[in-house]
Amino acid sequence: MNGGAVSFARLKKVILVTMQFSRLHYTVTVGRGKKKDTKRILAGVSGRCLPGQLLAVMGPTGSGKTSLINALAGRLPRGGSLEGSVLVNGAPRGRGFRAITAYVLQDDVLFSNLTVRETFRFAANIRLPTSINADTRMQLVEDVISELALGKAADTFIGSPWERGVSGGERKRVNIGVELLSNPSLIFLDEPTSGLDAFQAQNVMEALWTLAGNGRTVVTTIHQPRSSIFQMFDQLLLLSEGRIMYSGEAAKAVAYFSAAGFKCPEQFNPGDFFMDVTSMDYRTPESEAATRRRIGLLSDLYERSNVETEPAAVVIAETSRQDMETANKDQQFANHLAREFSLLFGRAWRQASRNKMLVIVTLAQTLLIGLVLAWLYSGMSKSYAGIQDESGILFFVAIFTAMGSMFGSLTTFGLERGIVNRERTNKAYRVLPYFLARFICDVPLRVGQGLLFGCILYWIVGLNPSAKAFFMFCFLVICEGLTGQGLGTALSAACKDEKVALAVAPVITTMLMLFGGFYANTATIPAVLRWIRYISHLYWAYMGLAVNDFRGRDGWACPPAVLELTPDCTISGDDILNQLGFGGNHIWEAFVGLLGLTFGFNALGYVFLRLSKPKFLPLAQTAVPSKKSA
Ligand SMILES: Nc1ncnc2c1ncn2[C@@H]1O[C@H](COP(=O)(O)OP(=O)(O)OP(=O)(O)O)[C@@H](O)[C@H]1O
Repeated sequence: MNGGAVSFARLKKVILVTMQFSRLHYTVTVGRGKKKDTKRILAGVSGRCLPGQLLAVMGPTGSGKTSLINALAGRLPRGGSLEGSVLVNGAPRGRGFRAITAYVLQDDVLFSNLTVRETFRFAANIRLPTSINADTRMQLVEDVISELALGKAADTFIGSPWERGVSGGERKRVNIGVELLSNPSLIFLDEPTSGLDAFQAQNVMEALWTLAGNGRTVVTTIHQPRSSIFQMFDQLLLLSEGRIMYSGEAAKAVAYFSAAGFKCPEQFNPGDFFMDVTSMDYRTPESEAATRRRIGLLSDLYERSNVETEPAAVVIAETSRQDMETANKDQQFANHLAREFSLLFGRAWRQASRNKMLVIVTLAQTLLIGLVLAWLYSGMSKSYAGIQDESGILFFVAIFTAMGSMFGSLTTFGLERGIVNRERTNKAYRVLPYFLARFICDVPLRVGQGLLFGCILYWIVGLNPSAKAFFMFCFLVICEGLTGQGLGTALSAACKDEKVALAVAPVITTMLMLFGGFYANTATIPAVLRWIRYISHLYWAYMGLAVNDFRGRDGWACPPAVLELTPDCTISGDDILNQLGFGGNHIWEAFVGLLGLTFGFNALGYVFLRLSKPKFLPLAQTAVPSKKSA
């Protein structure tokens, strides 16, 4: 790895960030009813991270590392209480904090159908301001690829649990690279080396160390670093049971423990030693009590010895304060709306058009259902029973289209939600361009589905034999597909859990089906409930399909009993429409209804998505203790 090769120097200089945190207390409520209890996760944690330095947060599993890094990044989930003080360049975190921060989770989600290079290019384009020219951005992408040793995988798809893509380690490095491409001043990483082999772990940490060397502030949790990695740490914060065991210069940690009576053997990895000393041993009641005493002792010792991390002890350059104030006032998004749309559309199109499985499944099910219907109804006659068959098939077409499009949208949107929420939290783009891009990308699939369905079914079954009626049929199916897609998106955006959305969807469709005009004639529905049909796309689609099919046609046989008396008796298409309750309707009404609902459902989805922006636990900022009081 060629340390320092990333051409960030070409970009705007980073802000020198000093982060001081003091007496952070984080508690959550656990259990229910009488078993409800308060769990303390962070117990008065203090420390600091300085520009150009790498702070490692270490500790045994469950010691509170992730909670601490989330608290510092302002990303603790709601439902708990966080108190203490967090200062960035001497002031509480402001509006610009997220824009200058990168936050890399252990398992971030990525778009599966994009290659590594495409993923990086999107990140560079959406996060960097337009003042940085395209060549510089692309050079930056190539630098990040080489710096994170991703050259071999650069053109490999990210992949998903169903489609093999990059390896777990490569994926982790892609996550880091995506965040680096925003040219952050402050970087938080949660276990960036977990799941990597020793060589790759070393590479990743070297890259972070280099970034810190370039003036950035890097905070990372790490489980058990090897010696060569431990030596890269400037600052070390050692946690156990949410309490500080040590906080200060990493190079002084061994001497500190030694003075406390815990001597690290020669040639022993300090990282391993600290884990041994600070881990709880739950194997027997005796070992648990002994380790608890030791942790209590180390915690008390730290409390008594520490004054260094109190905020008053850190001097912050005036320029850094001003830079942060400017960042807090800066505009929040790197690109204007039109460019956001174009970038998001490019990504959505790649993701959708390469999702062969979705395209194949959608078209295959359309083909299958179309063929089965064509086979079943190919002998449809103009007998009295044929009226039932013909209106039945039209309603079935409406149901199938509504269901297929809604469930398709539910699943794809559910998968993207995590990525979109993360990107929105990072202030990468606004919701509207994302929403529009996604909607437009779905249109070709709906058009393809509508045309395929029409071509297979229409002529074999023998619906209204005019070319105009055929195209109207396809167009109605396409419009209904778009409405169903909108409903699926709205449901998915409204329900945080995909499983809840999948459970609610059939109930809503069944309700809308009941008011679709086939099972219950519009005229027989109680007046107070009749309005519901107007929000049923099945109603509009069925009405449109029926008017398109029956209007102006003639020659259906009357009921057998009537035929016995008057053998020439026939029923006209308009009589059938009257019977169905659509006598006074026109096709244009169906189009207006469907397009209105498409807009309405999508507008609802947009609002739900905007409202579902992840909300984090606020910090109850306590007064910063002065040096005297410490
Ligand atoms: N919201 C929560 N509700 C209940 N318990 C929680 C919550 N968040 C964290 N905890 C608990 O707090 C403790 C610290 O969790 P945290 O994830 O911060 O530890 P960690 O040191 O990062 O662990 P690991 O190394 O295993 O990732 C754990 O026991 C965890 O189960």
